[in-house]
Amino acid sequence: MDYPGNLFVVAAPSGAGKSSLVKALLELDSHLVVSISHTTRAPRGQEQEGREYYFIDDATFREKISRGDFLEHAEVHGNRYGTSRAEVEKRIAGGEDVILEIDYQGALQIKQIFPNAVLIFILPPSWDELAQRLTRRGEDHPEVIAERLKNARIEVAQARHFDFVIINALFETALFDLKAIVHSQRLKYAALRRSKPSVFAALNLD
Ligand SMILES: Nc1nc2c(ncn2[C@@H]2O[C@H](COP(=O)(O)OP(=O)(O)O)[C@@H](O)[C@H]2O)c(=O)[nH]1
Ligand SMILES: Nc1ncnc2c1ncn2[C@@H]1O[C@H](COP(=O)(O)OP(=O)(O)O)[C@@H](O)[C@H]1O
Repeated sequence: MDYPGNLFVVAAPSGAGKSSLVKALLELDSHLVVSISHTTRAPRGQEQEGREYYFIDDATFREKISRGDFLEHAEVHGNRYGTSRAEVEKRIAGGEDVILEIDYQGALQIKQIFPNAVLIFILPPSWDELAQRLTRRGEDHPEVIAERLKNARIEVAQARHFDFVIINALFETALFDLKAIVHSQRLKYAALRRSKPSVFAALNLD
């Protein structure tokens, strides 16, 4: 009997360390795949088409919305981002665990569609450290950084709607916490799947 995979959603203010944590988690966990989003943002220096994002223009993005290609989409820091419906649905149906690295607006849309999705919010240890990380990353112009820091206040206020909050002070500790959340979700469903079929059906999980 095949069971659908788990869905994990990781959101954070820009610079909190979300991409670094997800990348490290993926290297340790061969059962997890990340969904590559589409965006209208311009690629950064090291970014590659189809690796970090699919980079598309605004007209293509609008076309994809009208075709229903996105599971969710949102405008973030003045650019548009969307999650591919086909990719996520196919992988989950195939039993793979999928991780989405998206903003809080997208995360809340996903929770409506997949109530069992696990929503994880990553917080920086302080505002000062967040600003330093964005500057040290050295990828964005100062005005882009300023906008991201301004938006961070709004984003952080949404953390209470998430299932888990991780403070990314020490990287290895935050990674450990992330792994523990993924592991516990797997244990939860593994236990249910081993239980009697009637129990499983009553829980509406099949
Ligand atoms: N709603 C939504 N947000 C996304 C998606 N892909 C990326 N984002 C979010 O858009 C925001 C900006 O991402 P990005 O431009 O890569 O900047 P970064 O967060 O500073 O690395 C982040 O909060 C991402 O999580 C998506 O498919 N949907
Ligand atoms: N725990 C940490 N301590 C110090 N620097 C970190 C930590 N986590 C991430 N960083 C650094 O902070 C910067 C922003 O991280 P990144 O993963 O790009 O953030 P996000 O994807 O949330 O925008 C990167 O230069 C990264 O190497």
